[in-house]
Amino acid sequence: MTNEAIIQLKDIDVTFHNKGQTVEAVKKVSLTVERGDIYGVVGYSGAGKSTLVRVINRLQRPTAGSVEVSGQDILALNPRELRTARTKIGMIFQHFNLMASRTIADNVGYPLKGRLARDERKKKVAHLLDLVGLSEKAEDYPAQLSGGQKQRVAIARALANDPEILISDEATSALDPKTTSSILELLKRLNKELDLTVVLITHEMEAVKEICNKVAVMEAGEIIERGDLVTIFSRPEKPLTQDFINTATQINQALEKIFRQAATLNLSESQQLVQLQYVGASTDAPLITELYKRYGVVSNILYGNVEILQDTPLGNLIVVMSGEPDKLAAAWQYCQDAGINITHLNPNDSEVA
Ligand SMILES: Nc1ncnc2c1ncn2[C@@H]1O[C@H](COP(=O)(O)OP(=O)(O)OP(=O)(O)O)[C@@H](O)[C@H]1O
Repeated sequence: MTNEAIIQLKDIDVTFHNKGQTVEAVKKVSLTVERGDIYGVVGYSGAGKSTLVRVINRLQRPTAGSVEVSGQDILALNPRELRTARTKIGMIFQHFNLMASRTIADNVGYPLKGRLARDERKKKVAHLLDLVGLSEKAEDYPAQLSGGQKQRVAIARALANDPEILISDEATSALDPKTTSSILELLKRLNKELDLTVVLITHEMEAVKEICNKVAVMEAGEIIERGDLVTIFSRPEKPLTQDFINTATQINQALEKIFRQAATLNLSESQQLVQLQYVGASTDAPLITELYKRYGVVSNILYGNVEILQDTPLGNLIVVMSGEPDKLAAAWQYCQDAGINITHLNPNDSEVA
């Protein structure tokens, strides 16, 4: 993969003025997406994700800042140049936006009208439908398809002009988990096969976890944390990022149960409830053994989970560590020195649950 920047947003502000009210939807955001990235932008509703990505193809003109896409200054383009630039930036949305009265083939071929002769268009549509696995649905109408199939049609249509970039704005939010996975897998395949750069906006870190190589977390118009996926998942710095990750790795659900247990609510002074996060091949067993051998610290595992992110194992353990206070401190230091992210969990802290 090359490190060529394909999208460069610099110091973007987007401010809306509505009925005497001012909303700073995006505040001083800079973002670089490299060719071949699947870049996740995650945040809760209202964080400013949609507004930020709409700046990429100038569906939203920023109040301040600069936008460069594939080496072009998007803000300097005239309307004709902008139309051409936009054909290289496909978009898909939560509500597929298909034309109900046209067949699947006509929906997919619509962006090619006036660009390709009829025969060529037919060929191209057949190829696009094949790419998304819907060849046999060409003559059906949108109403005859499932949500997942409709999104595949929308993806095929977004690819009609051979874009370099695909922006996915909550494209899987209306789909069930299994269908979501199959759409995400399709995006990943298109990323590889077509060298398609993907910007994936979502409020679900699960989606990011499945296919993204990089992620930015947005809150109140700002990117509060960003980085490559494995680093962010193993060493999140902001509580919001940790919270998204804990939901994606099912740890929040586990914590809810753990926090209700009497044993964790009544820890003695020689006990600590901690979360350990670690990357790579190091497994839990040697660590636990090591803590006992070196410091006599006993670790009782309450929950364990290993995820494979970008071919890298990422472990998560919730344990009660027991030992003399100075030994616990030494064990804590040992974990940190070994590159393990160790966090103290407080059962009385309702925020985590
Ligand atoms: N055209 C507009 N006029 C006024 N305010 C707007 C406009 N578009 C967005 N906003 C406001 O900007 C803020 C960010 O909205 P945005 O849609 O970008 O967030 P989001 O993170 O994508 O959330 P969601 O997933 O709910 O769309 C919100 O407070 C929203 O109300």
